[in-house]
Amino acid sequence: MVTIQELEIMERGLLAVSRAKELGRPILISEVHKMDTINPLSFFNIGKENYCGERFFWKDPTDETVLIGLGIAKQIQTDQASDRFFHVEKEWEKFLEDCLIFNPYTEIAVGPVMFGGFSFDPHKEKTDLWSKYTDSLFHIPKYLLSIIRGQTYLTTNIVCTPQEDPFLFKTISEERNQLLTSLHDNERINTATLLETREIKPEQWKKTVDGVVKELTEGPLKKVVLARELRLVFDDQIEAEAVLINLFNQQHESFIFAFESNGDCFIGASPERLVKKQANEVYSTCLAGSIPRGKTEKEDQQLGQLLLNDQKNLIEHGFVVEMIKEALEESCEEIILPDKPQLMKIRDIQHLYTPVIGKCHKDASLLLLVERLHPTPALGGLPKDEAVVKIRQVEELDRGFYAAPLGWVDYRKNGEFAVSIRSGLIQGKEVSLFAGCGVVADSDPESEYLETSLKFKPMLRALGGN
Ligand SMILES: C=C(O[C@H]1C=CC=C(C(=O)O)[C@@H]1O)C(=O)O
Ligand SMILES: [Mg+2]
Repeated sequence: MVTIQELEIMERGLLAVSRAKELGRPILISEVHKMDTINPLSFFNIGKENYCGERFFWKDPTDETVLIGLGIAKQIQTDQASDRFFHVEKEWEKFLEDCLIFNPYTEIAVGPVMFGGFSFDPHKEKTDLWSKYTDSLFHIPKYLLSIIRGQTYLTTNIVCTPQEDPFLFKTISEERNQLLTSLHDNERINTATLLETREIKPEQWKKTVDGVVKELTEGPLKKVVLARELRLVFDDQIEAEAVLINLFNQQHESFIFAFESNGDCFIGASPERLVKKQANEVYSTCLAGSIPRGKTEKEDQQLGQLLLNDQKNLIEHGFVVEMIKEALEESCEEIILPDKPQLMKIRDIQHLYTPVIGKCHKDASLLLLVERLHPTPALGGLPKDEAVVKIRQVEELDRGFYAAPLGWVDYRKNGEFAVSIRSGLIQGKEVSLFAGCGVVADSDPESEYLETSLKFKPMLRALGGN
């Protein structure tokens, strides 16, 4: 097991204290070490003792970027609704000002990285459900494990005040080595048993869908995504680690994420990228239109063909393509996308899928892209603002972070956000699951209801309730 030299961090620490004194304010010191292979789930698990409630986990579908954060060196948060993307960006830039970064590597997502996200709609009336999350919430972790294309890096972030006792750096060095030496293979984690599944007002939800369908035929609204909730009660505390391991093993084609805040844990396996930026390249995904997987290979192919030729689903998908293309054209000089959707097949469902690639300036703001894209008509509707207002009015659910941008940004302006669907909020012995569907003029409430039931499946299975 690799341990990290104490001397290095002590010397760097002294440098940081003197810089903080000079500037008369706290500064960030961040150092990166290359490590032997570390199991990402084990790293998340060892944080349980000291950093429970202050962890995050992220894996993209290609396994190129796996990030685990333990502890909070700095939190960026706001309940301010207007300009929240800009506000977070400014706070992040301010935090990075005059920082000391010891990072000899050029890889993305190592060194200072913030992880977090935004609520779906900051103007929606709040309920208790999401009381542990503010409308914009990002953590810069104390320890960040980054596994980038199979190479492992450990970043240590410390906020150093002018009065800092240099002894702190010795303590951190000891704690870090302690963390690394206590890594072991995943031990058995207790899984709680599902006692009760409560569907939240399904009949009323169908009536709401019906009402919206009627409005869509009259215009100007073209599409509205409506979501609903399933509340599950277990016999014991639900361990985020156990759910995470299951999602990791069961949903390989998806983004796997967990984001703890104040004792709750928002967790899921989303197939949908909102936007990724790497240097001057931008990637987004149009994902909308759904059909079940077949029981046999033949049936699966038939269902796929049905979806590819189904007018209702093609229209539902087309609105997303139209909007994402427009939003990216504002920021990119060049965008490329196929003229027909393909199929994305994941464990329980298949979707219509159109990937979009663009070129932007390498210093363009990822959060500005997020602002322009959120919510796409796969989560909100079309036209965007009118659809969000409609959802605010008619939807019973407090979406919180569901269907919203969740992801990371590094100090070199790279980053990626997924749309946090196929997700749930763990609260002690209970979990809320969320699922929505694109309602268009041709929608049938019963079919949309069944489609949302299908979208609960990945989380239900991971919780042992399937
Ligand atoms: C809103 C969700 O899915 C979206 C993404 C893919 C397909 C969708 C659909 O066909 O309705 C939804 O727009 C959800 O899973 O909660
Ligand atoms: Mg749909």
